Amino acid sequence: MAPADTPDRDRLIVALDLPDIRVAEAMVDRLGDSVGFYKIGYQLAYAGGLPLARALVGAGKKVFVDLKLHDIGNTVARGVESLSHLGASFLTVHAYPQTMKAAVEARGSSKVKILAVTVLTSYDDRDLADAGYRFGVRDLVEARARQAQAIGVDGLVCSPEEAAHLRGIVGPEMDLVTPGIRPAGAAAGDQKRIMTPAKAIAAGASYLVVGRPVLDAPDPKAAADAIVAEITAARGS
Ligand SMILES: O=C(O)c1cc(=O)[nH]c(=O)n1[C@@H]1O[C@H](COP(=O)(O)O)[C@@H](O)[C@H]1O
Repeated sequence: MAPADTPDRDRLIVALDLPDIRVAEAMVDRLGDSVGFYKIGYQLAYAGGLPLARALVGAGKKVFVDLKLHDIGNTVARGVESLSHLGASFLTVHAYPQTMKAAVEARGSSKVKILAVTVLTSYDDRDLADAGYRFGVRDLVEARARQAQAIGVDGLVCSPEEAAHLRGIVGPEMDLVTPGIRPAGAAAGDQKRIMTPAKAIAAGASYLVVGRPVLDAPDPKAAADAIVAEITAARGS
């Protein structure tokens, strides 16, 4: 679970899904003190974004490195070792038992928390059937959450739709990190399992991951402030 004294501002994680470091740095400048936690995922990491992770940490921001690792155990372990030097707070792997075990062992005593991605928020039951799974979203998320907890994973990435159910299963300790966040009226895009910031927090999410509703807003700083205000209202703080 996020420490109780986590500022509401740091419960919003803005996904820097942007094409290059220059554009990402401009967005970070624009968001200023409104955002304290950033996610670097495929788009920016593959465009040279990992040094930016280190720079953001140096500037006092928290960083989530979202590379959703999944490979043979040895390769995952070596990847986690390399990434653990960035100073990031979170690192994602897909929620497969071999992968999760390798990542948890390899993180050792570094401060990075391993998050297991349960079922992507762009998937529904039909997408899982198309991919060959016999479980629907709710059952697969639950099964993976139980495996992740047994393996010692620090937190779960899930949609806010599963947050309340998972809280009841994994208890208060694990971080529940929820993408699929859409303020009222925002376009869903490719997300299929979505909720508003306030509802996600009320459902038990520890952190909200938000990309396009902030990045594409006419005023990204105002959009981030509005989400943090919703978080504050929902937490009653
Ligand atoms: O691991 C993630 O962060 C993630 C998992 C998931 O199931 N769904 C999901 O959308 N994400 C990420 O969360 C962000 C959501 O972005 P927006 O849909 O633009 O708010 C993207 O960077 C996704 O890669």
